[in-house]
Amino acid sequence: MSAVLDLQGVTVRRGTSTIVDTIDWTVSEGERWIVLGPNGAGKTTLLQILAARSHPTAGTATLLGEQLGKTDVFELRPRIGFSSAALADKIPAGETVRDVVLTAAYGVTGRWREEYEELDEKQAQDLLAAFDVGDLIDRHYGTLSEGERKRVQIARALMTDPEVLLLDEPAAGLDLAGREELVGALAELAGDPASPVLVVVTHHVEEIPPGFTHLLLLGDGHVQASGPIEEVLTAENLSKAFGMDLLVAHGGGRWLARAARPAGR
Ligand SMILES: Nc1ncnc2c1ncn2[C@@H]1O[C@H](COP(=O)(O)OP(=O)(O)OP(=O)(O)O)[C@@H](O)[C@H]1O
Repeated sequence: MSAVLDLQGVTVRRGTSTIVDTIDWTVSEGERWIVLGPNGAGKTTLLQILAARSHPTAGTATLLGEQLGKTDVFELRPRIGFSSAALADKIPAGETVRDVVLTAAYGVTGRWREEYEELDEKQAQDLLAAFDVGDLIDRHYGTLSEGERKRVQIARALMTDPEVLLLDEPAAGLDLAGREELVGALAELAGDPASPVLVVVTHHVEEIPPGFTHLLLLGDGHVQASGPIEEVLTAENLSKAFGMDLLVAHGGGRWLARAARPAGR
């Protein structure tokens, strides 16, 4: 299988701190990856590189066959769907849901004077319907619930028909039902062979959708373990990454984790 994303010795330094340290990681066609790790592990920093939004301080990042630093990132970015809290914050509250999705075709947030094709309009409608928010198309983005916003953000990230879809903590801030609905939507996406390569960042094993195939466990800027989920997601690996004795359970395609010794016992 050919490499879609390939990092070799990728290191990111900010000031005197090394945030991401000599990461080697290859993502191949058809794979669905979870990046899991505690707060401050370097997950968002790593995703910024995969999204061609930031360059490594050292090492090489080759995205869709193009090496960062030797390619025009403005041509590369539309091939990579990306959704993160920082990007979502830039969406104007008064924008209609239709325009939130449509403007992705131009890589902008906030509609100005662009003319959109009928085909774009149809694509936006279909994507919103696929994420069960089709009936919200005329609403202002600012009036949506957090769960609805997350699904609109994913529809937006898919608008350019990307070859890779990167989602940074898509379930953050959702209630239990919202999380479960999102996990279901991502499971459907993962199960569709026509979907792009998927990379989803999370803190919680409960948010891993069925159908995801691989896991990169990040701790303190380092890869703690990486490979097929069933091999990597062990109590030993998770305990090491989170610095706490943890138990892991698996059933029905889902994962659970909890402290081996609850506090106070
Ligand atoms: N521009 C910067 N300058 C200095 N330190 C930074 C910078 N950006 C990130 N960091 C630090 O790098 C570390 C990793 O940050 P990052 O946001 O990548 O982690 P994360 O795993 O996504 O964390 P979280 O789960 O809390 O979102 C953190 O300690 C953060 O404070």
